[in-house]
Amino acid sequence: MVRTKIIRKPVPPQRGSSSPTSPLPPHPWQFYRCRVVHSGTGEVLDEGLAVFFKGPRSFTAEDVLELHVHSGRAVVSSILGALACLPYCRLAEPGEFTRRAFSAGHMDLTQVEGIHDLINAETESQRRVALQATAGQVRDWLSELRTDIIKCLGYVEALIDFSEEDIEDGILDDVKLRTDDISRRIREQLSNFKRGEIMRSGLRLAIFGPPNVGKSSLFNFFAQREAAIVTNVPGTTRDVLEISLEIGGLPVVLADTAGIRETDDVVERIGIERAADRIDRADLSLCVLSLPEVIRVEGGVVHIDLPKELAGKTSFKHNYVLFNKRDLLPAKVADEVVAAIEKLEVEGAWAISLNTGEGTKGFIQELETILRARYNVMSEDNKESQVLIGNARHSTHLETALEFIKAFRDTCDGDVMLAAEELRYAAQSIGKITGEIGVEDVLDVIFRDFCIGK
Ligand SMILES: Nc1nc2c(ncn2[C@@H]2O[C@H](COP(=O)(O)OP(=O)(O)OP(=O)(O)O)[C@@H](O)[C@H]2O)c(=O)[nH]1
Ligand SMILES: [K+]
Ligand SMILES: [Mg+2]
Repeated sequence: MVRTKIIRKPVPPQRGSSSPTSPLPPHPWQFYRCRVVHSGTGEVLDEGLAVFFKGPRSFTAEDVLELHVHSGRAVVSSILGALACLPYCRLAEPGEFTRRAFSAGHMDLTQVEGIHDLINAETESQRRVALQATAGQVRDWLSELRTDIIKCLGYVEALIDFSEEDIEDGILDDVKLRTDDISRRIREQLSNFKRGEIMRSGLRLAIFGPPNVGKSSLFNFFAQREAAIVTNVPGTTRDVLEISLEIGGLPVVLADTAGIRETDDVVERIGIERAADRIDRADLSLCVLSLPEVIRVEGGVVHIDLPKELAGKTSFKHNYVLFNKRDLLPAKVADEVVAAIEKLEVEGAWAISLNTGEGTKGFIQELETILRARYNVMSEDNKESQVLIGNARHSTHLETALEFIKAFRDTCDGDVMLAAEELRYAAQSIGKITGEIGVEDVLDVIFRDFCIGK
């Protein structure tokens, strides 16, 4: 079955004509079995059901007639053709029903976006987050947040308007506490959003390091197949290679990159630029180093030299460091090397050998534990219970609001008047999410990729 909703523009009153004799509108909110007849030729096009929604208790707040007809292409096109013959009847634009509902004040922007996200939801968690938005939970959360900011603004304005002696002590301290709480609530949602994004699209983990240290060997170890070419020639990997896998229940997009060094080889240089770009865009980076190249024994003590940067190409922005080729170490320094690694100020560092497999099991187990803790991987039951924000536009405005509140906190002990402005901007940023402010700028963008009939 296919539902066809009819948008009827208001018909201008015709002088002298009596009220129409048409049986419509029938009782609202009741299904009627009906025959769909071409108004010009009288031809029966289909049999179906009709239901009349009387405004304002309809989705768009206008009178709406819904026809439920058979979904065959010929049936639908003949009915649409017949409808097109009626004066003031036309096909709805993509998202037009939702847009009308929005204009009538039946929903705010977050609900509109919720409908869009619901239609496009591909995973269970996307569906859940979108459904909360359509139900107005995001709107309610934001409106409470905005009210709280405006309340703070009210107190600050009172400080400005009245002389010190008329105002109770500690008002500003109270406002500071309140704004801290507001910031905390926003940060919590932003981090939930980030976690949600990672659950949706995968954590981007980039392997990088100097040439020939075993990056591609590590990539293949994760992939459990010969996904990347491994040779003893430095500069083997050029393009960025990617595989999707799970680490500790977390979807991960793992990238292998070209070894970073100064080079005259044009192709290799392009590969290195790509590597640097990929490392910049990664959520986390894992630097691979070759143990024999980074250890230095001085007076019988083992030192490990971590590079500051790699060939001036990329800062050594590592989250984790994997010291490979442990098998090449003389047995007598192995224990001291492990001790030296433990002393490094790095979130995670391991000494392994991809050739012999030594240390790899512990490495994987610890990496899983670290990632699970970092991204707060929870059980299925409560995974999404706290997540409200599933939309990048919302998170952008929330980040802006957070910055304004921070600016308020940084300045409120000085010029209160200027600080108050920051709170006003923060409230406006929240208002932009729900569409109370600056709505015209975003409407076309939001409705652009809505489907027809919604
Ligand atoms: N002895 C030893 N050799 C290893 C180990 N891991 C990798 N290799 C060898 O090191 C060489 C380089 O390995 P790759 O995986 O190609 O290194 P890469 O870092 O991807 O190199 P590029 O792509 O050229 O930057 C190969 O000959 C590997 O077999 C290890 O743990 N021990
Ligand atoms: K190599
Ligand atoms: Mg490689």
